[in-house]
Amino acid sequence: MRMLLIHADYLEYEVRDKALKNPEPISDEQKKGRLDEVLAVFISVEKVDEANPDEVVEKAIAEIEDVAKQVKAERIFVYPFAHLSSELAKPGVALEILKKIEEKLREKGYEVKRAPFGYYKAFKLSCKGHPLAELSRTIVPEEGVSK
Ligand SMILES: Nc1ncnc2c1ncn2[C@@H]1O[C@H](CO)[C@@H](NC(=O)[C@@H](N)CO)[C@H]1O
Repeated sequence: MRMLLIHADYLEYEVRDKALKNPEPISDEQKKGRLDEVLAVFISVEKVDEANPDEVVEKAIAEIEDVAKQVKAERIFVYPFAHLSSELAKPGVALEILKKIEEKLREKGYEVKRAPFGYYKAFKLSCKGHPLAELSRTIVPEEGVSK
């Protein structure tokens, strides 16, 4: 899994077209979204993650929470983003992993939104620009580490 974490004044998106034949079904309300004072987490789920999705979810939560505490962010935007890797996981696996990340962050008390999966989306992002405002993380399950 590849993550780009941006501490932002706001992130807002608007769904445009389908990017998959069968994108995630969404309500009219989910066609637009915005969070202010947010840690935006752009995530590419990778093929190697398919070996142990639960482990990857746990590691992703730990990394995201570590950054959220450092930048004192209480809101997190989980954003499916297929552009951080050339070894993408299958959409079905990727969506399940992203949903679990969203659920577990909410269980930890964060205000969480997740952008819709399988769509082209317009978005606006206002990066805060401080030294910890732009970070990246790479996560692999143990089985995925080359021997
Ligand atoms: N392995 C994966 N990890 C994360 N997201 C993934 C994915 N496989 C499919 N998607 C979703 O389907 C859209 C088309 O690839 C993706 N759309 C996007 O990445 C938008 N920024 C438009 O390009 C994304 O919603």
